[in-house]
Amino acid sequence: MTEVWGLTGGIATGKSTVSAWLRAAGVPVIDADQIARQVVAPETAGLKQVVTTFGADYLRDGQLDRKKLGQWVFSRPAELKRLEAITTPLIRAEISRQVANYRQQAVPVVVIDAPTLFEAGYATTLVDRIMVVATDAPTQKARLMARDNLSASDAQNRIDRQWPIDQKIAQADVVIDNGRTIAETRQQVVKWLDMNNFGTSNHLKRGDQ
Ligand SMILES: CC(C)(COP(=O)(O)OP(=O)(O)OC[C@H]1O[C@@H](n2cnc3c(N)ncnc32)[C@H](O)[C@@H]1O)[C@@H](O)C(=O)NCCC(=O)NCCS
Ligand SMILES: Nc1ncnc2c1ncn2[C@@H]1O[C@H](COP(=O)(O)OP(=O)(O)OP(=O)(O)O)[C@@H](O)[C@H]1O
Repeated sequence: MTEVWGLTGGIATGKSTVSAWLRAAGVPVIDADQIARQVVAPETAGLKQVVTTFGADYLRDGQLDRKKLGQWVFSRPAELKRLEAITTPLIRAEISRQVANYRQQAVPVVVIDAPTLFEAGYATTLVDRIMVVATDAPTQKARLMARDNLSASDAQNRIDRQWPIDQKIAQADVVIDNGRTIAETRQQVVKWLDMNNFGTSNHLKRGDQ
């Protein structure tokens, strides 16, 4: 029996930070952001649909100009919906395919790291349990602005495209508070691994990455 965990949170609350530790502990992680890139890679049907819908202006050397498309859709909810109508079914199909593979191998646990686990509806159909990585709102915004070099209003636009974190916390089986230091967050992840007998947490306890 494979237990499927969804790992989510808000943009820049620390999902990738946590999922890197899970991988290091030997837990398989399916990365929805990476799949979202694969489904619109050069010469895919996904990219063709995006270009048909948004125009060839969003292509650069045969690749999707993600920065430009992000600038367009994250400040326009209806445009983001048009993009998701193309990408969400493709992402869901690939996540499902990968989960089925892990089930076939009878791995005890697999984690789906997906920022839009709730918004895209994956939470209700694809996962057994949910982990939410959360921070307070000012910390989230500051980290997002610093990491992606965004203005306050661009950062807020991206935050506003997702469910409020409290709504996600209310539906979580486990909440990881990533509002303080990296070490404090890592301790919570180690505790979760140990409690569930998932993976090997010894190197995380020692503090190596
Ligand atoms: C608009 C796009 C091209 C911008 O690409 P870019 O490389 O700049 O950002 P990236 O994909 O790395 O996403 C960064 C973060 O934005 C947030 N985000 C991305 N897509 C969405 C979305 N549909 N709704 C809300 N937040 C989103 C997530 O927190 C994500 O981690 C890209 O985000 C995209 O194709 N989004 C639609 C696909 C999708 O829903 N992806 C989410 C994975 S499930
Ligand atoms: N506890 C922490 N203290 C300080 N900085 C942190 C902490 N946790 C994460 N960060 C930094 O905050 C930023 C956001 O973290 P991360 O990229 O893991 O978020 P994410 O939830 O995966 O984002 P996205 O939704 O865009 O995929 C990164 O620059 C990361 O290095």
